[in-house]
Amino acid sequence: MARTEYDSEYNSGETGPRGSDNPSADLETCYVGPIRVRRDPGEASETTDRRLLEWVDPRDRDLRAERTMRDSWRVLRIQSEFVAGFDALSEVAEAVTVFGSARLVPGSAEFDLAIRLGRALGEAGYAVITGGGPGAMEAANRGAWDTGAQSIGLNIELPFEQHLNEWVDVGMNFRYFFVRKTMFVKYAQAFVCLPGGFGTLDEMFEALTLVQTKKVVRFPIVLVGREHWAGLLDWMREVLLAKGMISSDDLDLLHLVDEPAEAVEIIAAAAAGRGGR
Ligand SMILES: C/C(=C\CNc1ncnc2c1ncn2[C@@H]1O[C@H](COP(=O)(O)O)[C@@H](O)[C@H]1O)CO
Repeated sequence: MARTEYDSEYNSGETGPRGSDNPSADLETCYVGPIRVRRDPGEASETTDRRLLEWVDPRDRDLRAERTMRDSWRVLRIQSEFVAGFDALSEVAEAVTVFGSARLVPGSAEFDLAIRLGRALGEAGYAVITGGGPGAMEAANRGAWDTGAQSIGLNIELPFEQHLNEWVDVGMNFRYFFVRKTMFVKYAQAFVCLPGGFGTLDEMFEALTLVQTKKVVRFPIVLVGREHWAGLLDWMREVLLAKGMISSDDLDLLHLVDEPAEAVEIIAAAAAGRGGR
């Protein structure tokens, strides 16, 4: 049975669930939205997003009735997550959202690149927003933290152990993917993508389509790490552009650089072009 922080308030002073002196001994920590949960490793891998998106057979009248009731309540929970996010971030001034692999290892060249990016953005006066997790997120938050810039982590409930990295000074744990994604966009003036996998690609393409469809003002999307990204851009040119599925203007929405300083230069120039800083 998972134990939440609320449980431990009631159980204070007792030994751990399995009689251990250290109640956390064999438990892992994760977040269910804002609630910290300690549970047995491998237990309960169902997230709020998964429950929301679960298919229910509408021919089963009982299940359908239950889903309708649950979904109605869910709307209030989603609403409250938007409210909490807007409240937490309402004082963020100029900020850049950084995406990148959760799996970068401290000490690797790409982890160092992410630290340098966080520093360069912080030194230029930008708050840095990340997914608040490990790897590139931790590194970029750490770089920003080093400079005294605001270091923001927007974490997400996942089916395994999950916590905000220690370099975040404003942090939030979201239940809903799409609410968190709104925050990544709403509070940033630019996106920077470090090398990454599916999660990073998803975030990069979402940013790209929002700019392409003019859902957000044309702000720069900078891909850092030519070696990582060049193949994807070649494919876009050789396949998507050649087939007429994108236009050459669309390709101009992406900037490819190697150095954090180049990313900052592009972001600052775009802001100057919009009449801001
Ligand atoms: C897989 C691992 C940790 C997962 N923890 C994450 N915490 C917060 N945000 C995450 C996490 N994993 C992915 N993201 C988001 O996607 C992007 C990275 O995805 P990728 O597939 O690793 O490229 C990142 O920008 C986050 O917003 C390690 O144990």
